Amino acid sequence: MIETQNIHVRLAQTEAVRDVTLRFEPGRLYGLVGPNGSGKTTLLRALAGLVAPSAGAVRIDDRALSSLSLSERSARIGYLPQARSISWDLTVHEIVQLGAQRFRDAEPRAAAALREVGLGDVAHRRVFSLSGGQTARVLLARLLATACPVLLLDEPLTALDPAWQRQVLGVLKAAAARGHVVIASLHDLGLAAAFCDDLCVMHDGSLAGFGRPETVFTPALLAEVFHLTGGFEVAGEGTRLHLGAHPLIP
Ligand SMILES: Nc1ncnc2c1ncn2[C@@H]1O[C@H](COP(=O)(O)OP(=O)(O)OP(=O)(O)O)[C@@H](O)[C@H]1O
Repeated sequence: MIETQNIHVRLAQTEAVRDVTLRFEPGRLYGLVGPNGSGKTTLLRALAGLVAPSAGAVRIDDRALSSLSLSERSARIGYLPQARSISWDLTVHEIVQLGAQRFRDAEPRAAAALREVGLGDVAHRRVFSLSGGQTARVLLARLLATACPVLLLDEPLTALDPAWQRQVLGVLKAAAARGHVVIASLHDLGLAAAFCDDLCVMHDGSLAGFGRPETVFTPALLAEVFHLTGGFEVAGEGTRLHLGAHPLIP
């Protein structure tokens, strides 16, 4: 379990996160959504301990994150940053193995993570020879290989084709089902609604909604936060989010 208690994060002149209190449980996939600049990355960085809150606290399993050593933190929290950069032209397998280096069986763990993202057959290629989407999946595999209880992902669907966007959300859902806390920032509200157990909506640094997609994505919230019309409609056995441009979009 990881939680924020009334956290504020100030970056230069901007209060990027304002008074956010949230609790994330194991076994659930959380979608972090909100317009550009609403504070998603900053909130993820605060949860990862990469930026210190100016007020409030982040706690993991009832311990203050700030009281943990770097190695204690890195064994508990895995973080996929928004920038998909790799500095060394190692093999794909070597890159993913870096995620599992705290384990004796790093090699099979890396191989399993690569299979999960469909890259088993390029394991011995140099990573600089891969496409943008394949590179994004290598970094996702490195994150999965950490086996950290808390997995934080900043826009994990960037650079992925539509089929792989769904595939990766399935992989994240499977990680949650294995008992991880999984929190991913997402821009595709339809996919977020379809795959996530709960959504956390950021708006101008504040929390605008938290809970199940059907409860959170009301027409009023979609209009106010995203400048979109829409809501849930019955589709087959379940429901589906439909969206349109708001007539009042600025
Ligand atoms: N290093 C920084 N210094 C000053 N302000 C910053 C810094 N990083 C981000 N901000 C500001 O903090 C606010 C929140 O930014 P953040 O990156 O958390 O938003 P986001 O929701 O992740 O956006 P996006 O969807 O565009 O990635 C924005 O107003 C941004 O301009």
